[in-house]
Amino acid sequence: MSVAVVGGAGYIGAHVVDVLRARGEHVLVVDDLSTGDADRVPGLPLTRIDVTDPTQVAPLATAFRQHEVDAVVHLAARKRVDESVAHPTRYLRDNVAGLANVLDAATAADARTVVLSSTAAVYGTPDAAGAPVDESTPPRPENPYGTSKLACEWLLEAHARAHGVAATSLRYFNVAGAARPVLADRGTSNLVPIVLDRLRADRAVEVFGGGLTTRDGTPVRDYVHVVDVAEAHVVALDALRSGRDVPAVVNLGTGEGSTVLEVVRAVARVLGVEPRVDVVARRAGDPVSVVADVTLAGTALGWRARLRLEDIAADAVRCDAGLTPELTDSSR
Ligand SMILES: NC(=O)c1ccc[n+]([C@@H]2O[C@H](COP(=O)([O-])OP(=O)(O)OC[C@H]3O[C@@H](n4cnc5c(N)ncnc54)[C@H](O)[C@@H]3O)[C@@H](O)[C@H]2O)c1
Ligand SMILES: O=c1ccn([C@@H]2O[C@H](COP(=O)(O)OP(=O)(O)O[C@H]3O[C@H](CO)[C@@H](O)[C@H](O)[C@H]3O)[C@@H](O)[C@H]2O)c(=O)[nH]1
Repeated sequence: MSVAVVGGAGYIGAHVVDVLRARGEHVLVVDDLSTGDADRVPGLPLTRIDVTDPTQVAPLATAFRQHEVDAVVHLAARKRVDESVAHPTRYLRDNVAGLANVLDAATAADARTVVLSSTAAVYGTPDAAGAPVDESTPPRPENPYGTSKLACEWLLEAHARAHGVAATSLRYFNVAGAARPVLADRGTSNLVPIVLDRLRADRAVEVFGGGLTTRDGTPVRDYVHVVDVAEAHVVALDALRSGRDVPAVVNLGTGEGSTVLEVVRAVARVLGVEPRVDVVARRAGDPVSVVADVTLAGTALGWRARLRLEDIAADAVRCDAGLTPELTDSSR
């Protein structure tokens, strides 16, 4: 048996691969390396396929069969909120088609367990300002990225019912931090790497939106450590493979919200520099505040995040400096 990690050369996927490998699982990485990096998964079988291409379903099914894949973790997707606002068709088409093709290949290869990367972006801004959202909150995405992931969740639920597949969608909140330098988020879009980049270069961080109805006027998110998120996948796979009932959607967050200014200050503290910010216009498609209610992850999976914003900031800074964090290692 082995696990196919689709998008496994990406930031979160490579952390999932890392945790799976650490406990002796066989892993097949599937990735087109569009935003991923093969250096994150050295020595592992890597099938380089664009999963949005329907002609690649048969080769993907062949790879699944060759590696005796019984479970698939699907992370490959476009994930930029601002880009999705500018290019909605690209997001809806690619994110949904990518999942559909992977599910067809999994069916052809008789892989009957699926875990999907979903997102807090399916919620939009909840009505009760600042209150944590649980999975019963009606989804109301504010951008096409969130809409595409909601469509993916619904596709997976329908597929699971139709084919008797064990499946769940994990709604990650804002994932940050790293376990090792090579695995770090090198993207240019997410807040924590941007803050690191700006403060190290002695430049101000642009804060998208001031004067909002939050405690310091800047947007609130639930920042969750990537190592905690990766471990949740293993817990979910175990539960699904052993036939336990797993909810169709589960939030992965810490239950605590942080403003953009608090993130900037946390990173500045670790770097030992003064936080510098420029408050600019709100970004299109950005919810004001989203924080996870994490009760279900605890009751259904026995999972909870152990690390907090301070750990995320410390680990991001250490990995950026080429050092392996001790905190995440010792907390395992
Ligand atoms: N980073 C976050 O805070 C966050 C939060 C919620 C959900 N997510 C979701 O988690 C998943 C992983 O995000 P990430 O931050 O690791 O991003 P990432 O860009 O680092 O990883 C995505 C990986 O998928 C690969 N990929 C993309 N399109 C592909 C395609 N068509 N065919 C094959 N491979 C393809 C990329 O090369 C990359 O390796 C995404 O689905 C994203 O929507 C991320
Ligand atoms: O230079 C920057 C970058 C971001 N932000 C703000 O920081 C917060 C976090 O932004 P970002 O890191 O881009 O994350 P989100 O837009 O919240 O989206 C992320 O988090 C979602 C889950 O909540 C994932 O699904 C997405 O893939 C991922 O990009 C938001 O309020 C942004 O407005 C700034 O103020 N300045």
